[in-house]
Amino acid sequence: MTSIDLHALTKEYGGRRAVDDLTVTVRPGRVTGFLGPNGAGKSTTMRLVLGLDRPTSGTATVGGRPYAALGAPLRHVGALLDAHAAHPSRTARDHLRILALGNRLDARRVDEVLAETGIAAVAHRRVKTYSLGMRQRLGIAAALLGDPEVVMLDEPSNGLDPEGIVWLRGLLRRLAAEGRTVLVSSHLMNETASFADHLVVLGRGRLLADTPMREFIHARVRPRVRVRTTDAAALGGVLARHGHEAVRHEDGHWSVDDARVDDIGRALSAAGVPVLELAAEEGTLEQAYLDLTAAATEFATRPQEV
Ligand SMILES: Nc1ncnc2c1ncn2[C@@H]1O[C@H](COP(=O)(O)OP(=O)(O)OP(=O)(O)O)[C@@H](O)[C@H]1O
Repeated sequence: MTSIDLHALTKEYGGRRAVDDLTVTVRPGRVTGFLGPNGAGKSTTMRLVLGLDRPTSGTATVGGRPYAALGAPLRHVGALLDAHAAHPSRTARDHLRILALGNRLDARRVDEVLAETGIAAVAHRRVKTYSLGMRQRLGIAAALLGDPEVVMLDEPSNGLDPEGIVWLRGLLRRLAAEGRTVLVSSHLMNETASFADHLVVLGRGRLLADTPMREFIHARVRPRVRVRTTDAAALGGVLARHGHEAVRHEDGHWSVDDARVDDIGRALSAAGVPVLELAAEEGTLEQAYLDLTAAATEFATRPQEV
């Protein structure tokens, strides 16, 4: 099993640190979501893993070896960094054939990955006629060509339609279930929450979090109960008597912070308050993420000082 290991990884561009002393292990068998505000250093980190850039200091290795030292690297690491990497006047099939030939990969893989990424029917078309979503699928096909143990995708859902996003989610889950190491950067929180088991979050090149996704959310978002009733006065009274601070919303539902459905349900039932709806509101990844990265956002809009 192959991990990606970053150790004290640092990259400076003109004295500015794009990646700053990053130590992380990305493990096999799960999908790791790679998050961070614009300019946080996600793409640079991926480029360093692929040996496309040299670290200023520290190391990035795959299965204990630097990318450059891997024999037949596409068999070990498949990556999508840029959906526009394929030559525009080549057909998708030719693009993959040339990659397979140049990397001594089995030519049969070309048709397999075309089928797997849903572009077999358009594989004879030149890449310049492709939509962004089709280019993303082709980039993913190229990443999978060598049947690699490690898959790194930079913003793969860019340009995918809803059906494509569902397909991508299934693909990522399957790759992880097969025991591969899957690292996926994204700006879309709902998306990331739907496929990632684990999160690595960067802010200004530094590691802000390296935790299972559930823990990431639970540690940052307070539990909240949502409730609706036909008797607002009775509900407000019961909640107040039990020491809960409740907020009534315009559409008539109430939310109770720091509460559990079991407690609220029992209290309302004991008092005979009619309940139309009672639910635990799950904290979202977006809430937790914004809370964590607020201080580390490079391009945040700040209120103007007056
Ligand atoms: N080749 C380069 N030369 C100079 N600066 C660079 C270079 N590549 C990246 N940077 C800088 O390094 C920082 C990190 O950029 P990077 O693209 O890795 O961030 P990112 O997290 O991938 O951002 P985004 O979410 O916007 O894609 C940015 O400040 C960027 O301007």
